[in-house]
Amino acid sequence: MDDVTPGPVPEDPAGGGSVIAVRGLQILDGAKRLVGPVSFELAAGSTTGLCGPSGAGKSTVLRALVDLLPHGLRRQGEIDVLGRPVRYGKGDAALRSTVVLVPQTPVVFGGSVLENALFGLRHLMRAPKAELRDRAERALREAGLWDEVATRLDTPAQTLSNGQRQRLCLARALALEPAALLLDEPTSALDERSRDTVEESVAALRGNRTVLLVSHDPAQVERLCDRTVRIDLPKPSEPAPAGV
Ligand SMILES: Nc1ncnc2c1ncn2[C@@H]1O[C@H](COP(=O)(O)OP(=O)(O)OP(=O)(O)O)[C@@H](O)[C@H]1O
Repeated sequence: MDDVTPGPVPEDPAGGGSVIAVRGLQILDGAKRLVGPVSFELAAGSTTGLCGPSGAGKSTVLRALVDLLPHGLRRQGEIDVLGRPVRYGKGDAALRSTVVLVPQTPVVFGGSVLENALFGLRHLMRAPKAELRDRAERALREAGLWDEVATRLDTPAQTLSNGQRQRLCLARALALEPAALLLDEPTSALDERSRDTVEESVAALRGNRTVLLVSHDPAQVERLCDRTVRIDLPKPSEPAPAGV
């Protein structure tokens, strides 16, 4: 596993396409720098661990990538997705299904397992009705949940265990066929057994999906990731960035 410290975006050694390139990303609260600067690149099909001390900004970086920064915070720096600069804050609808965040706490809606798996497809992509069921099944299989829910697709998703809910959220994201999947501490709220099943699902994505995984657990990053990007707390002595 390679360690990558923040700095200039490195060349992709495999020569494959870059799915996300982040250059000099900083998150600011007024003149105060909360996060960064951080630079990294996600090569197609890679699984990258995003690590660093509590408060360094791992979750905020993920939220910045999907244009969901908390109100009042702003970004500086450049982010390219699939080779083109993202126009953040401009309601880039395509971004919602291209880079997809699975939050730390699974968000399960009131409907059935199937409705939950289909939520993004229905609302973000308006996929043709005839395709929906097949795409949901594919995604549930890819998330490692199909065998457990195949006979209960119409039952309320709220009846699933925590580990199953996390994999359902993974399936909902995978159904969109995203270019990049951002996973924020996907196992932090789970017991050991559920953690193992979620880890198996994430491990199965390796090589097929481009994944950025935030984790506190170095052993988990070692198990699941090809490389690591580390971010550190901004130094208090650093001058405020230019332009603020
Ligand atoms: N809405 C907000 N307003 C002001 N500051 C915020 C806001 N959200 C996050 N921050 C600050 O941004 C910094 C990064 O927070 P973030 O939650 O991204 O860190 P983290 O590395 O994910 O931490 P942890 O590992 O504890 O989850 C912290 O200093 C946090 O207090």
